[in-house]
Amino acid sequence: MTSPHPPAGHPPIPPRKIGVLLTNLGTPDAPDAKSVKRYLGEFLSDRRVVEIPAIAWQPILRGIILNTRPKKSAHAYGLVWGEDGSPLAAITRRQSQALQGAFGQHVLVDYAMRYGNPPIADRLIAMKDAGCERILIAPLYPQYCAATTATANDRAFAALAGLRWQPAIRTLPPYHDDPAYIGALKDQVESQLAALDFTPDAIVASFHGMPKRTLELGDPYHCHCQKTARLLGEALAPVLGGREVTIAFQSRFGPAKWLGPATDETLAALPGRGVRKVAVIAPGFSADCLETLEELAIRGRESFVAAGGTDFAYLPCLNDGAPGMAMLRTLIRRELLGWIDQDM
Ligand SMILES: C=CC1=C(C)c2cc3[nH]c(cc4nc(cc5[nH]c(cc1n2)c(C)c5CCC(=O)O)C(CCC(=O)O)=C4C)c(C)c3C=C
Ligand SMILES: [Fe+2]
Ligand SMILES: [Fe+2]
Repeated sequence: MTSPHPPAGHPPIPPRKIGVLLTNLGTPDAPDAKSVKRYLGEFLSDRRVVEIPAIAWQPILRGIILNTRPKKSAHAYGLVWGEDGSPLAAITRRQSQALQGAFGQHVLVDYAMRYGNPPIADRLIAMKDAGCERILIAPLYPQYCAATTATANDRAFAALAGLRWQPAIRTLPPYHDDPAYIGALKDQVESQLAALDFTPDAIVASFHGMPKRTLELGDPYHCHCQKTARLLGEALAPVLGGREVTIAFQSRFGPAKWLGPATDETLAALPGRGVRKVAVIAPGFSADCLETLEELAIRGRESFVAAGGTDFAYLPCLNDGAPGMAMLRTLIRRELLGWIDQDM
């Protein structure tokens, strides 16, 4: 006679599942100075983000930055905050919801943030508790950077350190040159350009900046951004007809030298070079956020127009639109091979 499974007194066994955890940067819970202070305190204390010894950096952060920046940043967040909250959080949530169901009922999709809510540790443990024995962690950064990809993965692995029974883990590699990503950007930018009521003289591809020192230390981020911009320029060549995709780096922070050219300086210089109509894209951001909606679409426009530009368009990120979601399905399906059937 066989014994009942599980035997009496055994902890409950949930059905076996596969998890996909999308991770992104994170955002304040509300567009007020207190919430922004809490968020920036966590974000800017990350040694992967600010690579200055804590003994030197923390007094500057706690004594100066967290007493001045939150009020200014909260105002900026207020300009882009939607009915469903911070754009970054709302869009990442929608991406996760749209993916749920794409890989069959045994695949659970969720999302988490490196800073703020929902925390990576909570969602990862929740996935394990729901029966996920295999989990794909998918940092939604096309270009690898230690300050983004690595710190998100670090946080996930730190959470696993506390588990007796760990799930098997895979992580999504950077996809800066993946044909699925370049193709999605091409399709989206082509249709965005076709919908404009002017023809831009130039396309500026703005990526988040990093301290120049990180390139010298071996971070591939700068090279990944350059390759994305080159491949996208080549893919768009038939519609651009000789006009180039110009690369620039935004969001400089602090006094150190950052990757250049700077987006704000590029936009202010273009009209002087005869470029009066511009379209700006942000291919490194998988979701629109403060850095795109306020820094590019509002302040970028102001700099360009103040310098004599006549027409400015900010073209939104892939977000949860059809090309971006098709790309995410392709990338994730590939990483799940061997865990799910190929035809799922
Ligand atoms: C040393 C400071 C910073 C580094 C390095 C950095 C790298 C980096 N950031 C992103 C993506 C995003 N950053 C966002 C906001 C943001 N970034 C910094 C500073 C650094 N970023 C600050 C202080 C802020 C907060 C806003 C402000 O006060 O200016 C966001 C938007 C978040 C949101 O809530 O909408 C994103 C996304 C990348 C990709 C990156 C390195 C490659
Ligand atoms: Fe940033
Ligand atoms: Fe910014």
